[in-house]
Amino acid sequence: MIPPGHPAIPKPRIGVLLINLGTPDAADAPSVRRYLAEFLSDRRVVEIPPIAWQPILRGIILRTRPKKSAHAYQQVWRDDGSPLAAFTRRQAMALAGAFGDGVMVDWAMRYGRPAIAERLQAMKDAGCERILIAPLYPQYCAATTATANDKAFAHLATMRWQPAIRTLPPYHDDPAYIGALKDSIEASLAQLDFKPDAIIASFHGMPQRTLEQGDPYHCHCRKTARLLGAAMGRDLIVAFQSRFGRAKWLEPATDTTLEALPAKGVRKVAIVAPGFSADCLETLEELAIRGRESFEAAGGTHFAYLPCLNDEPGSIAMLRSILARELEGWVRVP
Ligand SMILES: C=CC1=C(C)c2cc3[nH]c(cc4nc(cc5[nH]c(cc1n2)c(C)c5CCC(=O)O)C(CCC(=O)O)=C4C)c(C)c3C=C
Ligand SMILES: [Fe+2]
Ligand SMILES: [Fe+2]
Repeated sequence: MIPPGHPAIPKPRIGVLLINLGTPDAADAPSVRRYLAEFLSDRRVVEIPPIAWQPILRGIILRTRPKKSAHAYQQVWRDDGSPLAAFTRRQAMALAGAFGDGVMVDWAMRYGRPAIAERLQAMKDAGCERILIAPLYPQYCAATTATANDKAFAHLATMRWQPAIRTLPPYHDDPAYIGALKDSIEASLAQLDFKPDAIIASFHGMPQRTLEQGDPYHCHCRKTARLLGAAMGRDLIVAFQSRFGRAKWLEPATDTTLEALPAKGVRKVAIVAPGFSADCLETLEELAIRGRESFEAAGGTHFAYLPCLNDEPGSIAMLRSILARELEGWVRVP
């Protein structure tokens, strides 16, 4: 009840929930173990029946990988925490107020914290009757987009009175996204003290089988690279990184591509990761640190990792435009 004489405080009626993958709470082995246990138990990510997979996960992977991964996280950890969480938080903060007073913007992670259920509930409790769930993956993938939406709907399933829901579609070919990438890459290239012989667009890999089963992820990645290359007026080399497990993954692999280029006369490269809306372990450690080491060990002379869109102004303007389109009819975005 608002006490008499006090002006009514307008409640936000619409929520926008930015979602990214998730990250450990700290760069130590126990935190990484907790995070990997949740992530790698998701059946959208590892599509092996639990009866066969859980013994491998608990008996081998969670005994060995956390220590190695924690060491990798330590190399990229920031004063404000994990890069992925820090940039996602900054994106949400930069978008607060972007859609008018009646729209609250928050962020959550599919694995770890802040949890999707907790932030969705906070929106509902704040009076949001309509919520846009926005997994920040430009390229649709069941292992990323779908599982984020699944998790949100699992929490909605516990509510008697649900808010109305929309979900952000993939934006891999959206002119605003391609334009933001082009501007960001060209600004980064202008800062370099060398001219790259080639630019590599490295996307997170997926098992090859998922392409054969109809996941559009591979096609979305190729289309992004084609449109980005056309916008920039030069061809990009497409590669897939972060291979996990024994199955065949999408090819070519980023690491083997980097190792093979110097022998083909390509000694100066720039590498960019257009599928990641924020820098994270996979870009800052796997590409910028280990990628550079393997390229230079193979005879490369010049290497530059170009940052993701993160919370730079062009990125926020792009996110604002794609999110505003999904809010159409709910709110008039100024
Ligand atoms: C951008 C899209 C992503 C897809 C597709 C994806 C699929 C996928 N990933 C793994 C295994 C791991 N990924 C890890 C980290 C990680 N993955 C993504 C994004 C995608 N993954 C991001 C943004 C991150 C970084 C998280 C961070 O904290 O910075 C890891 C953990 C790190 C490690 O131990 O190496 C694993 C494991 C699989 C199996 C998969 C699809 C089947
Ligand atoms: Fe991953
Ligand atoms: Fe990795």
